[in-house]
Amino acid sequence: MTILDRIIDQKKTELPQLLSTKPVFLSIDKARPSLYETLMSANSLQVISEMKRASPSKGDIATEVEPVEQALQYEEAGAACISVLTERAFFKGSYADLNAVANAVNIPVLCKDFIIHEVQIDYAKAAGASVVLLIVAALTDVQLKSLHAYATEKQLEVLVEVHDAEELKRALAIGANIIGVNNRNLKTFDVSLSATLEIAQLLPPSPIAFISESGILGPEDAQFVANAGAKGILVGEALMRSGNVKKSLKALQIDITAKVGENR
Ligand SMILES: O=C(O)c1ccccc1NCC(=O)[C@H](O)[C@H](O)COP(=O)(O)O
Repeated sequence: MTILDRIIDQKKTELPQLLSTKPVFLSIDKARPSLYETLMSANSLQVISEMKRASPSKGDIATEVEPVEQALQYEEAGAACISVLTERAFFKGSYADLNAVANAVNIPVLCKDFIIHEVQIDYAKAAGASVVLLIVAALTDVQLKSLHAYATEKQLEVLVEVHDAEELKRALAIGANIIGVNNRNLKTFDVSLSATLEIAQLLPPSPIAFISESGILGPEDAQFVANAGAKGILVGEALMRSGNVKKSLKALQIDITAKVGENR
């Protein structure tokens, strides 16, 4: 059994509880910018900065970090979006973290979880997310299509995550407009930025906001994926462990104007 299988099994055990309780959060209603528009109009590599306490591959990363303080630093440093891990059993996150961050910042907020059911989208929306993640590897085609449609109906943007060419085909088939390639293989934990290169070469010439996720540790990695065509990056661990969050984040916002007009 892979780690992704284990996480999905855990999610299934949590569904009855979510389905039996109405999501109640004190959410401040905000008109946030569109992540898609931000990515498509940017002259610099856009950073989706993640609140990530722990992970299956690394164990505890930064359990003491206060989510709102971290998110405010991300926003002040010019992050395009804040990703908040809400998965509890493996990442030590929560919807409460998401809700607190969403109330504190004005930029897009991504609910980073392993979504397999509409009720999780209801919780994400109620807690204040403006973007949700759908992981192709965790879903059948039928689930992917219906969850994408459900989130879109709820006025949420959707980041559709792929890892290989086959998954990219499935993401394109449902009309995904924000596609992220996860450089981490969620079945083996292997991380390679060449996944971004491989997927970038397969993107059709349509206006897709293409981002690179995981394993981006500093400006050299950011430059590598920008050269491959990424408009944005999703960064967790490197920012969570940084002694100077703002400086580390700003160093990733590299100029991409030379690439504007290519398949980006
Ligand atoms: O991070 C993990 O160990 C992990 C394991 C299994 C499934 C998902 C996992 N991570 C989720 C993510 O996609 C990352 O948190 C995100 O892309 C940021 O990655 P990083 O910058 O490498 O922390």
